[in-house]
Amino acid sequence: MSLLQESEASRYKRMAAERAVELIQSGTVVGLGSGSTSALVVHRLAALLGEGKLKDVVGVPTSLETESLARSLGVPLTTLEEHPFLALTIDGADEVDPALNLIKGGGGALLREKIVAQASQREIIVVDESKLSPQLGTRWPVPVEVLPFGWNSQALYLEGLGARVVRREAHDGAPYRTDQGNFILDCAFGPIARPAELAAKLEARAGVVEHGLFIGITSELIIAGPKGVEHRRPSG
Ligand SMILES: O=C(CO)[C@H](O)[C@H](O)COP(=O)(O)O
Repeated sequence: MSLLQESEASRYKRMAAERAVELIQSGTVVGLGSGSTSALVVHRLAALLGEGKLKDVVGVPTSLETESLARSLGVPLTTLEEHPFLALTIDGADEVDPALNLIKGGGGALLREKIVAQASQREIIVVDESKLSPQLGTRWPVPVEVLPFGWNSQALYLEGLGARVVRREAHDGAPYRTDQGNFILDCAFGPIARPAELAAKLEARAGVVEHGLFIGITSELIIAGPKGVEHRRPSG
């Protein structure tokens, strides 16, 4: 990807993020996603709170990184324990299929992201158009969060399901650890014909804590690209 393309992708992410923040109302508790697009959401929310255009908005962060960003920008935070039901969450995604099913977890925050999404009445996903895909798994592996205990048994199980499995590494070459202290196994299945069936197989395995297939969770998708911003809902 050239520098020019990179800056275009960032611009589209910003456009999608800004449109999504328009859906936030004063006096609400909002789930704050993780990743670079969600960071733009947090920046925009902080700006609107600072300008007094939004008031009394409190966020539930989906990762320690988002928590730290929100704190640094002065966005008030709460917890899911205190607010177990959220009207709205805004989050990014790595891959989006035509039914608005997702692969998430590129940033490793899939477990908290899914917990917060399932506690939200509306899960708004914000992406640049490069995330659209004809079939999940075409462009991105499925991140699977596993307990470190016996992790290699889970890797073999996942290979048995047809995946090429890579344990994610941190910058220093040590195993990457999630906010819960678990490992991530990035599982390249190739195009996934029946993602719900695969999700069920992943959920059936002890030691698998969570996976990055978000099936039937998206309420609304906001996509930005060269033609502008589009707002989609799942059909049917
Ligand atoms: O699922 C995620 C983190 O776990 C992110 O939402 C996903 O990786 C998209 O990230 P970005 O907005 O940086 O492209």
